[in-house]
Amino acid sequence: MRFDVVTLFPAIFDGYLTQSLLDKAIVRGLVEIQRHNLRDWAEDTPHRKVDDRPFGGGPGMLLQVEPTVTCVRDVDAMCDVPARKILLTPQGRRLDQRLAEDLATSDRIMLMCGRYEGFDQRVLDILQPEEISIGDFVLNGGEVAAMTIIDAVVRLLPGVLGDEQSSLDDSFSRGNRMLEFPQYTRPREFEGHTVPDVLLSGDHAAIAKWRAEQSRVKTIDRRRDLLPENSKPNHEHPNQRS
Ligand SMILES: COc1ccc(Cn2ccc3ccc(-c4cc(N)[nH]n4)cc32)cc1
Repeated sequence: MRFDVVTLFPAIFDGYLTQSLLDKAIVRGLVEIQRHNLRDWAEDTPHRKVDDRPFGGGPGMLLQVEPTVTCVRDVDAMCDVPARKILLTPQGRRLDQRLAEDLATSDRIMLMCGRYEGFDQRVLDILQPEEISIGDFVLNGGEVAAMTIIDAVVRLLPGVLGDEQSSLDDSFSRGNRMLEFPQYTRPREFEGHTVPDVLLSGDHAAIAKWRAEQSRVKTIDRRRDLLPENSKPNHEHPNQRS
């Protein structure tokens, strides 16, 4: 899979791209991530301006339609595979595991990271990107949301996680809507806190039973909405592909 990230701050991704899981996936050719600085598409002005004040007044600045549309079209044309265009915004369809799994089926994804107050509306009207939010809180730009999407998607790609780390049993993965049971590792005791005896018993049936019960209790306590009897369809955002 290839990600193309359009951003005013490509350097934000430097540390992220060298973290082990992603770095290994890149080195192994399982994923490719290309960054594109929107400012490289500014009209030829000394300050490489790509933003301007909103018509009709109001706070802040908007990213202008001309450099953005030109940039996205040029980036899209950089490789034969057309990119699934995604615009990060507080107003988009909420990212969840189901959407991450759908995104992981794409061969190429372009992540459009805005800043300031976002993009001129004509960027959305012309390019028709899918709009995705990572939650009901306000970030200062799309880059953190883009990294969140990359993180959630790359771990789902075949071969990225070893078998022992499979994402198949994750909470939320592939319809699994239960929270994770408590996990323990060495030492067996720390400051008087011990490991549940069942986990040391070697009785795999009893361990599985205990873990299932722990997941159920935790899910009822914290996320009753995840239980099958309470699940609601995740209504897609109007401009989302099905
Ligand atoms: C209309 O209200 C606002 C519009 C933009 C902004 C700042 N901003 C600029 C680009 C950008 C991209 C994504 C996000 C974002 C995504 C999520 N889930 N939270 N925040 C925020 C973004 C603040 C508020």
